Amino acid sequence: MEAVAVTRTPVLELPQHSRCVAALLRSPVSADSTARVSRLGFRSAQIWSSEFHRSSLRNAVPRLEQKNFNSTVHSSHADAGVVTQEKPKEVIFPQGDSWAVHKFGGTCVGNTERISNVAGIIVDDPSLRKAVVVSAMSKVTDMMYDVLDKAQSRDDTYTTALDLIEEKHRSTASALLGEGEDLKKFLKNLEDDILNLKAMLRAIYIAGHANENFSDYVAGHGELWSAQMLAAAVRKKGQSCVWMDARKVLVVKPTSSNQVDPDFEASLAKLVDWYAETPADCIIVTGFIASTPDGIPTTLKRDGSDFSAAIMGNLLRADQVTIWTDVDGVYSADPRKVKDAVVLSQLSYQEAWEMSYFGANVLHPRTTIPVMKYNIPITIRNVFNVSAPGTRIWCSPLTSDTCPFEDDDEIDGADKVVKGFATIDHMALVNVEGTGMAGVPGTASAIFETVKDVGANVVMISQASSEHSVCFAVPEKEVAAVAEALERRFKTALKAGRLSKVEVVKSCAILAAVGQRMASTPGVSATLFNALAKANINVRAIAQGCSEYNITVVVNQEDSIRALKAVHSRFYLSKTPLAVGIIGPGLIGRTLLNQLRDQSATLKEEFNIDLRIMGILGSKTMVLDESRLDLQDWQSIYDERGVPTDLSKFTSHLHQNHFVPNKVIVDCTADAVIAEHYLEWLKKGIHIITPNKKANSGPLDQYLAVKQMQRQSYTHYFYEATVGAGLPIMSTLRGLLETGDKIHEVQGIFSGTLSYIFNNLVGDRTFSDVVKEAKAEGFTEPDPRDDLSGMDVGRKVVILAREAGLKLSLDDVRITSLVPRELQDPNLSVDEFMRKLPEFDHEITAKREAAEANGKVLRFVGVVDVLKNKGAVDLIEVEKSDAFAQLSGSDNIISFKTARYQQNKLIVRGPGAGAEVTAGGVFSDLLRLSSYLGAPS
Ligand SMILES: NC(=O)C1=CN([C@@H]2O[C@H](COP(=O)(O)OP(=O)(O)OC[C@H]3O[C@@H](n4cnc5c(N)ncnc54)[C@H](OP(=O)(O)O)[C@@H]3O)[C@@H](O)[C@H]2O)C=CC1
Ligand SMILES: N[C@@H](CC=O)C(=O)O
Ligand code: NA
Repeated sequence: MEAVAVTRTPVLELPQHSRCVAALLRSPVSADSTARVSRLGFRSAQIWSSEFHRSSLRNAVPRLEQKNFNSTVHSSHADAGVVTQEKPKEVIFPQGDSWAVHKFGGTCVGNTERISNVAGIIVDDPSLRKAVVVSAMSKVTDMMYDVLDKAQSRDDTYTTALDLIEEKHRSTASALLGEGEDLKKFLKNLEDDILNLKAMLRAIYIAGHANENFSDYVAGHGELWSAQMLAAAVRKKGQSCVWMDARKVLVVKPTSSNQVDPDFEASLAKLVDWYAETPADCIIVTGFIASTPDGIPTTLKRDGSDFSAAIMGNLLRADQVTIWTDVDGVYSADPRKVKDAVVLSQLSYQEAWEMSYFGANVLHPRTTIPVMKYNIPITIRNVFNVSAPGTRIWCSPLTSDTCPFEDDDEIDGADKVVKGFATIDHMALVNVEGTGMAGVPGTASAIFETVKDVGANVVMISQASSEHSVCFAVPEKEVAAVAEALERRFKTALKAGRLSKVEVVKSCAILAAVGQRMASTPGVSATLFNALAKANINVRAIAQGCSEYNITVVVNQEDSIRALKAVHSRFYLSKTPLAVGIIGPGLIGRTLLNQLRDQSATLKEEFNIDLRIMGILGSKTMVLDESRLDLQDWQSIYDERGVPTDLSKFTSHLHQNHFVPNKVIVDCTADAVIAEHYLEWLKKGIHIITPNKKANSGPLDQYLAVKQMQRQSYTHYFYEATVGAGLPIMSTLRGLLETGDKIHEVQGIFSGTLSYIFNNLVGDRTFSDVVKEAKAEGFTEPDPRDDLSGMDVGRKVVILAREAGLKLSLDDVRITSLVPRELQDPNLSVDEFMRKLPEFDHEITAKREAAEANGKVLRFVGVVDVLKNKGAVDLIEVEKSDAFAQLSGSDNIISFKTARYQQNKLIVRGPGAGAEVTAGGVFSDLLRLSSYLGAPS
């Protein structure tokens, strides 16, 4: 504790109202209006009784009591009921001795109940000493400015507007304080203030003008009243407490940039004097207001009350400063944009600056300066949720030699490499380019001088070391003026070709990642850009300062929120969220939904994957949800909440969702029309997963366009289940190709249905019976004729052939059909087909018997002959000893003959149809996508 002994001095004397009006209109007021102030350095002094002080005050300013003096003479120590003492006693100003500074903003004291709540928080704080900075009740400062505007513009309603303000405080105080001395005193002060204000506003009305001093003086009354009410409310809760008119203590000097610099020395001297008069342990201090060195009332401008609190923290050498607001602390990203944003437990002062610069709801950087000097922590807390610990903003050993910590690790929450993310919307990029810039000193200076001259604010600058271009971001509303000024300034250079262009890119947004550990951690920017790339977001410009507290990128405005979410989830969340839209809740779709339901908790907890089903669309009905459908109940939600299907609505719901950057459509239909949308979805950055074979076996140009778009757009398109259902066929083929093997031939039984049929067509079983069973088992296509016609196998042959690099289409594949000619009419319904099929059983029976006569069995086989660029689908007879004859159930068997696997082929075998295995294949594609998008492996 630094002890400063003080002497009693007369209080600050401010002019009486008539003088005040004249002085303020004239301003500045003479420095004589301040009374004598004792300076630091008194080692010993005396304080006299308050009784004595009051009489001394009367003597010092005799005229004040005769006339109606303004509010500034309300005696705060009188409010506190300081005990009268006969003998002078020495007062030690307890600087640095367990002071806790609090600041409550306008919303915290917005009504009676809230003021009482704040009083409770103050009383509950066990700190030895408390200085509590308070703003005006919410909206009151604006109301004061409104009154002022009305008076200036000679609008007679200014008096009624002032009456409203008076009534607001009168009723609040009455409800808060009940009957008693404190209420009487407050109402008397309020009445005096209003009288003074009316006189002043009348003068303004007549003059039709008020200067800044006058505005500041009028506007600051809200704080005078809230401080008095809060002090009385604390006293009502049983703790002695006084209020302080900060204009008597805080001295600030105006600067050219509409800001003020605190004069700490002068303020401390005044504080010491004030304390000598009012040695209280609980002081409610008016926020926002102060005085100039000449004693003119002024304000601390924007975020003034936070600044008042930080200055008080400095003057008192407080242990801590707590800024109470209506949020739980500083979030890792704007929670209105990123639902998963979390409250940060800790930020360094520098990180807080960066976050606040980029629009986060933190302190204004200037607020931290007074407390940084003494490494005083500032904590942001929620007045409506006192159990939340808030965010502590403090020094860091990485940036301060005087920080009491040796290592960042000692500070809880300091170990995050990237603390938070923020965006600034509606920016524009300006790119000044030309060969004449390289190596010419002064170009950058000329550019930015020009920008300064039009008063535009440069938010980010980037220049490549080739010096051929300088790129910078300005608010979009300022860019036209900037571009015009640059074109004027560089007219000659542009004409001569030394500069090639002044280019403007509108509709941009800035995204910043903040964290001081980024400086010492390799790979942070790689991760950031990777997250952006995976979310299919184009980066237009990049800047990273040498301090590396932040990395800034410019993206298209339309991508702003998605970009924020993408990087936030990549760095901040342990889980990788993926927005999923499912089309086709038929057999495979609903089995997938059930598998997702059963596995989602495990995925989240053990694999950090968060799959959110945002919509389900069937041929007639769809259901959408803003954040996720409850999988436990998806079927009844779909049945009960379903609305008519609208594919484009479904797609934009998924695409434009504001919570999850990565989206995937899972197409579980067999519809070629749905497949036609893949290109458009990939273009939008939506990933696609499907067991639907139509896209990859449909028109060749459509397939090639989809594949090309997928690569170009950095989106993913997975279709493992199109061949062999859940069996790893596509991935095996890709693995062979990617590692440089050469595929010679792929041959196999690719149809689960036809495998099942021929595995079970034994004894006296009929073809139609076994088809019926295969259908019931869920092996067949929605229309079993697609299987029996060989079309399904033909499609698989085409899919494999194309994957192997052939440009094959269905028409190029020779396909044997098992559908009796008479039943090939496309108008025949599935039911009718199934009903009539038994009539033709004899056809297959004949073929089977012929094979048996040869000691063989029938198998439906597909072949991709890569070397001959051919594909075929045939019903063939195979030896009973052949591997193809050894299958059971819906088994598929696929053999790859390659450069590496010549003698012994690579064989994959297992069930190749059925709801569970197919949905499982689709599910594993989803997980593959999650891991591509950054889920930990
Ligand atoms: N069964 C299997 O073993 C395997 C199947 N597959 C493939 O899985 C896919 C699904 O098969 P399966 O579940 O058996 O088929 P189903 O007939 O049971 O389900 C198809 C679903 O798609 C929906 N649908 C159809 N057209 C549209 C459209 N235009 N818009 C929206 N929804 C539509 C249907 O809607 P609604 O509900 O309104 O009728 C139905 O929900 C097929 O492509 C199939 O080839 C792949 C490998 C194995
Ligand atoms: N109907 C198909 C299902 C898988 O693609 C089959 O029987 O194999
Ligand atoms: Na497969």
